[in-house]
Amino acid sequence: QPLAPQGPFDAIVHKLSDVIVEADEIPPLSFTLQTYVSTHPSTVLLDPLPAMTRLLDRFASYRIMSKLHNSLRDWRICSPPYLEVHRASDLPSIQQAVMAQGLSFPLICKTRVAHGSLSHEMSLIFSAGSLADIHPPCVLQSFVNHGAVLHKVFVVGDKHFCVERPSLKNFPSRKTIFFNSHQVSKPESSSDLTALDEQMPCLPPPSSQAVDALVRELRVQLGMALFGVDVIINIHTHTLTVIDINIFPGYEGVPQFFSSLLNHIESVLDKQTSTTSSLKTTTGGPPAGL
Ligand SMILES: Nc1ncnc2c1ncn2[C@@H]1O[C@H](COP(=O)(O)OP(=O)(O)OP(=O)(O)O)[C@@H](O)[C@H]1O
Ligand SMILES: O=P(O)(O)O[C@H]1[C@H](O)[C@@H](O)[C@H](OP(=O)(O)O)[C@@H](OP(=O)(O)O)[C@H]1O
Ligand SMILES: [Mg+2]
Repeated sequence: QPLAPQGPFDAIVHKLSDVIVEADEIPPLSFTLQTYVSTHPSTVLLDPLPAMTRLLDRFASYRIMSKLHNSLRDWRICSPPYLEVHRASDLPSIQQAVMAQGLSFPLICKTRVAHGSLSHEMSLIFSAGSLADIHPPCVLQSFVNHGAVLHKVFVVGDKHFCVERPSLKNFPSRKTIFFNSHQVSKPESSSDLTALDEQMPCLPPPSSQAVDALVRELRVQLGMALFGVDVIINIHTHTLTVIDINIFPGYEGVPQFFSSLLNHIESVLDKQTSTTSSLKTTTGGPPAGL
């Protein structure tokens, strides 16, 4: 349905990531929405499409992650080293690129496309010979041993919430493991890939000040306020390690989600109203249309 007759809208909250990735309608829904917002500048789109679209590409989001250790130096926050593999090429060149980048095995291979049903198929690669198992375009990211605990940080406006989830355990070297990430890190996930068989030392959760700093930095870097960050703690160094960023995630396990979303929408609309009224005072009103 065309949007204009359904309006006017003060704000539109969307989860268009899957629709964009799997778009088959013409014109794409994202185009229809962007056109509506361009012709109705007082409507706020949460989150803005260009910022959100950037995160559909792991090449782009992992570049942002890799700069965090610089901007957040005081907090000892980092992300694992990784390699972008743009296209299929012969095994020796991929092996050489892995070595040149200083990556250590095991490596997690993730699709370049970060969202949508096909983006969660991953593999854990244990040796240079097994690099033949990858399907570019993809990223190869060093596996960090973290005691099989994932900390999902869910951001809603100026609030954020941390939820613990199961996560991949450490494996001795073996043949490539192919898995779907939703098998391992959903609240209900129960998998051999996450069940710890030896007694692991219990790691402290990430420091709340470090997580505050991380979220503050990412809000600015991403230009978004509805996103998730997946964090693990390196069992050897205790470094807070960012492994993934997600667009408008499920917020499962965050009971305050809807009230926080409402507060965020209200605060965005209040800002919008005060910007419009200060524009009217300084310019004597909006410019006349043709
Ligand atoms: N570098 C890493 N080191 C150790 N474990 C990792 C690493 N990267 C990913 N994992 C494990 O693999 C799982 C899936 O990774 P990732 O979050 O990138 O996938 P995803 O498909 O984007 O999942 P989601 O939709 O929940 O974000 C993580 O929850 C974690 O258990
Ligand atoms: O299916 P895609 O478009 O890739 O998006 C997923 C995100 O990547 C995940 O982060 C969400 O899971 P979490 O809410 O567990 O982070 C996941 O949440 P959901 O399973 O609750 O919908 C999705 O939002
Ligand atoms: Mg993700």
